[in-house]
Amino acid sequence: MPDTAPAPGLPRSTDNASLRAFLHGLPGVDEVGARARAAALATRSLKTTAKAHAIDLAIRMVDLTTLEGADTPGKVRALSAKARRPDPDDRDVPQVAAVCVYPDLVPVAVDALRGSPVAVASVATAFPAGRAPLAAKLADTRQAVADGADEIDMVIDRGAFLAGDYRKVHDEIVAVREACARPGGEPAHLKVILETGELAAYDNVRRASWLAMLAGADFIKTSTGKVTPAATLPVTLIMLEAVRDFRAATGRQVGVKPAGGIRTTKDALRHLVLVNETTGPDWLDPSWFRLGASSLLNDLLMQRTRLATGTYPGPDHYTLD
Ligand SMILES: O=C[C@H](O)COP(=O)(O)O
Repeated sequence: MPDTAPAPGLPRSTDNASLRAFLHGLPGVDEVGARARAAALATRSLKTTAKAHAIDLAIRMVDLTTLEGADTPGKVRALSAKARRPDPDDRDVPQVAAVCVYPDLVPVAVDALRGSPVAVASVATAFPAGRAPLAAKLADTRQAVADGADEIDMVIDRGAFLAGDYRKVHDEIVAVREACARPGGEPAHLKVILETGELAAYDNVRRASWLAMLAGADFIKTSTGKVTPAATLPVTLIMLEAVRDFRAATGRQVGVKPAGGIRTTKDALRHLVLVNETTGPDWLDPSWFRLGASSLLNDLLMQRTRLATGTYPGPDHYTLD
């Protein structure tokens, strides 16, 4: 919790009873309405200039991700090269927001991205399950930050959340946030992964969003990419409503990162339409909205080329994501 006096309606204390009373006092999610709104977006389409603008914006919002046990330094270097210059034949294609890797590969990404504005993001806190003692999670985080990570993507303890131990989840986020400190510099940005596919109900997505923001999250992120369902439009909608309402209550703006399963330009653009209609344009910027994806970028590049030239590039034109 920030030191400032809580705005009316926010929990006065972070003991479990106060957090529970607050989180369970939030309005229930209209599940049918959320699904209907998401379905309605499927019928929307952007045309020409607006579409070209949206594709470039989506590219700038991508956290280009590889989170596999088989990741190698060579793969991270190749991904970083792609992040810096997504299309070697077209200098007008913007760079992505970040490259996202496991903590042990942070030094490789830092080295490969030196001198570029592309950030290095690292998952930490015993990603993806988060099942480790807090000391291990903090050591994981501190190491990634010491190695040069600009952003930390932590997972919440879903077991504690589902058991109603909100205090534990809250305090762990606060501790990880402290571990993001960099001597003499800005702290690494903290993205808090809710793993919405394990939260069982949309009401829990809303509660977990608020809990993470109350604990100091800079971003709230849907998923690890290791659990199905991952990023869905109804879940992103609920999280966007949460950051909008949180800013109205506290004055602090928090970003949103849907991640996992976003593979097509169509999906990406539907997310951007949702942002525009839910929070408004204040969030339509890579500082406030990201798309976590391992294999979306090529489709964005292909659709970009098609829009500009009328034809798709050949299947071998882009390196594999
Ligand atoms: O954080 C990002 C996700 O792990 C990426 O998931 P994806 O491989 O389904 O795109």
